[in-house]
Amino acid sequence: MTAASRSPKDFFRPLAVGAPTPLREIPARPSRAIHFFDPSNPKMAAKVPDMIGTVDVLLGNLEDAIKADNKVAAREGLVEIATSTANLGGRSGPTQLWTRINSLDSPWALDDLTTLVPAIGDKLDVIMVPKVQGAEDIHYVDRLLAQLEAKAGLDKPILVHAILETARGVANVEEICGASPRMQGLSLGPADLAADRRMKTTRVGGGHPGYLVREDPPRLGGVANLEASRATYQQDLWHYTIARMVDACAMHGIYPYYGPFGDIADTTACEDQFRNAFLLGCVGTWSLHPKQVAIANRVFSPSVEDVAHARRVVAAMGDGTGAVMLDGKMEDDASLKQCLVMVELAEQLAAVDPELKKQYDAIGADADESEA
Ligand SMILES: CC(C)(COP(=O)(O)OP(=O)(O)OC[C@H]1O[C@@H](n2cnc3c(N)ncnc32)[C@H](O)[C@@H]1OP(=O)(O)O)[C@@H](O)C(=O)NCCC(=O)NCCSC(=O)C[C@](C)(O)C(=O)O
Ligand SMILES: [Mg+2]
Repeated sequence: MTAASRSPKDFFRPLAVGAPTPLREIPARPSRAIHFFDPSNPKMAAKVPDMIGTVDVLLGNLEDAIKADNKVAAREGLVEIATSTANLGGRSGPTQLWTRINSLDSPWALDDLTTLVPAIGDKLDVIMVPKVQGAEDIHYVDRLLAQLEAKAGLDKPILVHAILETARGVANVEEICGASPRMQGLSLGPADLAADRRMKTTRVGGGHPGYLVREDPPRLGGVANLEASRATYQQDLWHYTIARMVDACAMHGIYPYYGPFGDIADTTACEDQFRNAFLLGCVGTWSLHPKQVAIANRVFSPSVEDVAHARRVVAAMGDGTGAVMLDGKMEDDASLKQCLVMVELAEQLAAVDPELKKQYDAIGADADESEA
């Protein structure tokens, strides 16, 4: 089942009379860090207003990590924060507002949607749906959101983001991405996914020292010396899943994200894991603690060096066809496209991040000076 489960002519029709028309393209809004907070936790909630403008997305979490007794308080807390905080969400402003609702089989998901859409549907940019198994989960949310949007008189559709955290979800990743024009992106849910797959890691994201490859033994006179010490290289447990997500998202014009890194204290390994995801094609990640925001913002913004190089290639390639030599390397139509990915991302980020804009603009000034 894919987008073709609705005929192409019907795919972009609203699913309820009076619901807003679905978007044809999902806007590429900066979302380097999706920062999770518990709206029922007064200390965390108090930090939200000061984070606006410093983080691309604030996400009021209603699902796992919120105690069962606090589910209603979290939902109500999110409504309160969204209505009382200026410049948060609503398709404009520096910081988007997302939520993660409870899973569709839980006692809370229906009330999450029927409460949030009428109350703050105009502020909510994206609803993250956990434990998505297949297109049927997205179809359910899609129709219900259309009905609620129509009833609330909303003029813009709320987008949907799925977390891949079951083996079935991973197996169905393409149909999930193509299940609705609301689909904005995917995140990895490494903890639930590890449990569902019966993987043997108990960490929330990140690597594992046991998952490695070992160098071949040295050979003496053709005989392997199995006593010699040999280097080992830790491998990335999540490479396969992230790579599948990146392809499925790119194919459907939506955006892949890493997910949570639970070892808050290990900022170095966190940065490495985020960077792997960035290099593979992800546009952002989650932040669980304020100190992970800066890591995500740094990693998911192209470096000044990369942007400078990309701009030089674009300039050297003229009309974009043919091949040229730059610093001893061949550049052509295809490497130009890689560079345009970098340049376009830099422009999008510079539009929301004044500090980054200064750094990227300084490259232009340097290049002008060296040409003068
Ligand atoms: C890890 C915890 C318990 C450490 O919380 P702490 O209070 O012990 O940490 P701290 O270092 O002492 O905190 C310093 C200050 O920052 C505040 N603070 C701390 N965190 C935040 C935050 N996120 N946003 C805003 N403020 C925050 C905290 O309240 C404190 O405020 P204070 O200075 O006034 O005392 C805490 O950071 C936390 O609860 N973070 C969010 C956890 C979360 O959302 N988990 C769910 C997502 S991961 C997941 O679900 C898996 C997945 C995808 O489903 C799957 O793989 O299957
Ligand atoms: Mg989970």
